[in-house]
Amino acid sequence: MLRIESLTKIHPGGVAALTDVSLEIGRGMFGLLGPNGAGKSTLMKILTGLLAPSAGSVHLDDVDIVARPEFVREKLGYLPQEFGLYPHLTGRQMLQFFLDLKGIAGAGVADALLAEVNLLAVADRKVGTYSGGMRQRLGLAQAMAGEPRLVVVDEPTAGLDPQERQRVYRLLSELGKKSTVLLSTHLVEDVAVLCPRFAVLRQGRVVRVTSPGEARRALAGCIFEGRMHEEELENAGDRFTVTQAFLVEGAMHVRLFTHAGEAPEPRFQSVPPTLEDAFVLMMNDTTDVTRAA
Ligand SMILES: Nc1ncnc2c1ncn2[C@@H]1O[C@H](COP(=O)(O)OP(=O)(O)OP(=O)(O)O)[C@@H](O)[C@H]1O
Repeated sequence: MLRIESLTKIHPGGVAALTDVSLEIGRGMFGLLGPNGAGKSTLMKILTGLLAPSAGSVHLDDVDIVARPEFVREKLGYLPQEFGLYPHLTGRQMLQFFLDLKGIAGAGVADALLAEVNLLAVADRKVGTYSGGMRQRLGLAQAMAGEPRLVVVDEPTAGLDPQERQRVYRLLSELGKKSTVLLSTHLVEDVAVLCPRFAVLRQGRVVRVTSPGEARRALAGCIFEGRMHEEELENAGDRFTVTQAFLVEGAMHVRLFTHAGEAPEPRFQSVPPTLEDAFVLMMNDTTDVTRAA
């Protein structure tokens, strides 16, 4: 169990990146969803011992990991947002370098990991020639090394094409069967695909801890979709909240949430809520900030 209690981080200069964050995370995949600047990377850096909190505590299996960062380092796999590689090393040499840093010995370890992330065939190619997805999979290979108890992955699918994103999803979901995996992302899709539970962070605070199913069910009957002119949208006042606006054959359509659960106009149709609808509403609703888990 990973237990985060009343964690606060004030950066030099007075930016409150995290305020009173509390979370309890068991085995499996847990999502941290929030827009840029919400405080996700700050939280990840504290969990990995790279940054000290201003207040609060973090326990992994009842060990205080802020006081004993060496404990978590032994049990930790980390894929940071900016994952540096030496372009002139081959994939195998690069991975071996990470294994050496972690003190993981054994003849076949690197190749077994390369096979797991499907990079064995390109293990002798220089990593400078790898695609973004291949680099991310190499990053995951080093994060998985040594069967870590806790794996922290920061924006692992950013910039990947759909096929590579699916590959990374499959690897992460396998990893979640063995370890606690904390996945930080600003992409609702990552959470919808992978995370049975997730926390939404906004401006350094936990807005909600929920599951994709729960978040969608809470909006049942309240989401409508239809065509709308831009002037109508501008004059709508607070009758509804738009969760998405998009063009269909050049005409603007919107998805919207109505508090009363009634279509704003007969031409609007009730549609099943998506996690994207729920996320947009959580980001809009200032009252939710008080509903920290
Ligand atoms: N070293 C630092 N010094 C001062 N302020 C910082 C520092 N690191 C982060 N911040 C600020 O803290 C807040 C949270 O940043 P953080 O990087 O944790 O957010 P994030 O959710 O990970 O966003 P992103 O996805 O853009 O990295 C932001 O306002 C950011 O500008």
